[in-house]
Amino acid sequence: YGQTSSGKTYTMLGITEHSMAEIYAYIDQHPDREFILRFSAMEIYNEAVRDLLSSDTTPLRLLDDPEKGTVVEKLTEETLRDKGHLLELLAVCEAQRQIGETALNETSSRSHQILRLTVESSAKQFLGKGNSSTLQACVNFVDLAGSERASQTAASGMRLKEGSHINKSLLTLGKVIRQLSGGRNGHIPYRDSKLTRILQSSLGGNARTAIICTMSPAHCHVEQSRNTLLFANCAKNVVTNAQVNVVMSDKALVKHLQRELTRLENELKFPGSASCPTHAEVLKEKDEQIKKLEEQLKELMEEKDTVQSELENFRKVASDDHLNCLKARRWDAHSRSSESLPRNMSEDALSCSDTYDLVDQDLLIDAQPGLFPRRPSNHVFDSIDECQENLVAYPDVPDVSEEHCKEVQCVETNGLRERISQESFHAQKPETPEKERRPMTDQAEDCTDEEKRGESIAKTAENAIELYACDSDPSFEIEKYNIDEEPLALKRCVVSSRDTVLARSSSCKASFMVIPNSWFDDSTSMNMTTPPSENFKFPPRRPEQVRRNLFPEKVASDAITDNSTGNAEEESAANDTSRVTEVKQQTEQKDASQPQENRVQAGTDSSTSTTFESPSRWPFDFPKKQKEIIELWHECHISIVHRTYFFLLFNGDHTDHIYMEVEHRRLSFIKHSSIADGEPNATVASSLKSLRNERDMLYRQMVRKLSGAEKESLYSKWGIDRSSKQRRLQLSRLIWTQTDMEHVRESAELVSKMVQHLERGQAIKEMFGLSFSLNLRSGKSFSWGGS
Ligand SMILES: Nc1ncnc2c1ncn2[C@@H]1O[C@H](COP(=O)(O)OP(=O)(O)OP(=O)(O)O)[C@@H](O)[C@H]1O
Repeated sequence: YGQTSSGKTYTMLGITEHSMAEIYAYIDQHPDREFILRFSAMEIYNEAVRDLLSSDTTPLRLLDDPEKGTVVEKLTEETLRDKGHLLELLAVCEAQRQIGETALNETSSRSHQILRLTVESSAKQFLGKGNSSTLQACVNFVDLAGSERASQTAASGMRLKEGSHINKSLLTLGKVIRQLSGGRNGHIPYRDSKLTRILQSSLGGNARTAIICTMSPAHCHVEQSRNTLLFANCAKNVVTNAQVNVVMSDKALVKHLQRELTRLENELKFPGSASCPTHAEVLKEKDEQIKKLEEQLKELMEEKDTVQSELENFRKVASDDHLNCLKARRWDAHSRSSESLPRNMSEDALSCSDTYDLVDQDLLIDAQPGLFPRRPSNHVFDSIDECQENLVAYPDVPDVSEEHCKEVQCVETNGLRERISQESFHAQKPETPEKERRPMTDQAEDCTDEEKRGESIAKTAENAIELYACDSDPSFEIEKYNIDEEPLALKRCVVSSRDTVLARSSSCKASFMVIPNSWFDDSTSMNMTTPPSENFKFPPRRPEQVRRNLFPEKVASDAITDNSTGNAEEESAANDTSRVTEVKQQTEQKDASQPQENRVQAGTDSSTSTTFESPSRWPFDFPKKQKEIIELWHECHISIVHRTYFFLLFNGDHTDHIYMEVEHRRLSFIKHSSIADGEPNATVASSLKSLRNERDMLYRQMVRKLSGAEKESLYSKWGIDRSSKQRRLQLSRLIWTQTDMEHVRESAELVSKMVQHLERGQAIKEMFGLSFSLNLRSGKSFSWGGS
């Protein structure tokens, strides 16, 4: 390898001749072996392979032989007779080779020349006996064309084309050598040139390879010399794997194959024979392991069955125990309440375990539909009869809207509590006068009938009112049996209401449960949402004034009954509950006599109009009702945060009617309860204290929530002298102290700035314990008693 005119041809001629001489010298030294020498010669000129021993210049094809590698098709191979024969052939090759004159070399080789000498040797003693083996090798003497620069060789035309091919093939050779020197990783581009393809086995296969690099000492060729040295440096790193090639004779090969066949047949015939003892041992060991594993598996399966059966027994026992426990609790609660209701009923009703029982009972009903036919969740359970009704199979009730289900679902817990208490009353008092029980049974029947008629907005509203009445009614229930226990009874009532709120919060996932009243002393507050039970003095029964407000017609009727029986209180208490039933009955009669579309307008003409305002009148009634509520807030010292909530949320929509009716009733109830004895009781004091705390909270909030300018503006608006001391405190003491609408509006606005959570929306309305999604169609009115 080297640049043009650096002496490659001159060198290779000498190498070839000397090698041949050495080979022949070796042959002469080994008379015991028979040598056969075959000679072939080719050149690669312009990427075409030519046979140098043939006058035919037709390019030869390269074939891929699986055993021999790349083979030049139809290449003449001469068997050398002697050394002189070789010299003749070398002369022929030299004459055939493409030589051209360039500026650098008069006899420049324009092709790559490969002289191949194949040597086969066999031991003479085995020749002709059929079992001889032959050693075979070949040696390639390669004289490369020299790399050249056109500028230096002044090549043009044919010479330039030759030089281009020469450089291209040398470049590929350089790539192959570089790749091989890198450890044979990746693709080696042997096939990119004829030269590398023919010399593939010599460069990276079963061969020993020597490369002679030639360089010109001329200073002008320093760059070429440098490239030659780089090539040589790479070539030094190429590692080949030379092996002795033994060629067996056919007879020797057959004999060898017969021996191998006999051995394999023996192995097949005697697999357990001594020829492969290790296999037998391994198989035996594996069999033992399989046997052990099968035994272990069997044991494990037995254990699993045992544990499973135990688990099932345990579950069964636990399930039975759970049922028994629930039943026991339920009946225990009944008996306890029945036995001790006059003294301790409310304590039990208030206990956490009671709630737990109820929850469990709900679960039990869910799990045992056959035992406790569950009523659809779209109804409010709030009376004794509904509990009884629940114990018989329900008829199919058409589903009421899902919204209603959500609304009422939470209230059911409260209803269940009521039912249990009521059941115990009946169990304890079988002699309860028929006139006290009868209306409630009627009510249950009415409810069932109404359910059968399906969804009804007015029904929902009515239930809401009933619910409220239920929350208020325990006083009357208690006084029928033990008038001395009213405080506890009210506690029960109050907690029922609170539970309702909690349950709703849980189901509706509302975030407003940090209601303002709980910010202060919850345990001493008498405020509407969570009034304390312990400090709440409660009158023996619902005040007559409240009843009059709620049911004026009935009160008038009761007055007549009072004169006749002399037992006005008991009668009116029973009639309080039956009043709703009467309204229903009246409504049903009206409903039956009117077409459906007329029913929608029935509220104006019904007796219910005395209790429930028609939505059509609501815009006119709202201000009056609002005013009354504001005055009641003031009189009852209701939480100013609650007032703010309520005032801002309920602003006259027809759906607000229910809330305002409930609020009005509650306030009336609280007002008359607190002064029932003719003078304010301790609860009033606690409410006032709670209000003071609330004002202190607002006083503190003003620092955080109001800027200096806002405060100054407020001082002037509220008539507080800017130079006076404790202006903030003065302002907090003025809020919600008047009942005129302007004052109320400004108070609500100011408090809403101080207090978070004042977001308008349906969810916040639920904090009042009732939320009815009246899915009214636009343009249609409805009647409270219409359904
Ligand atoms: N060692 C040497 N002693 C004397 N003369 C030499 C020697 N090497 C080369 N020459 C002469 O140099 C000239 C070029 O040599 P040669 O043709 O071998 O170069 P080359 O590398 O084969 O060139 P090209 O690549 O162009 O074929 C020839 O005339 C040759 O006789």
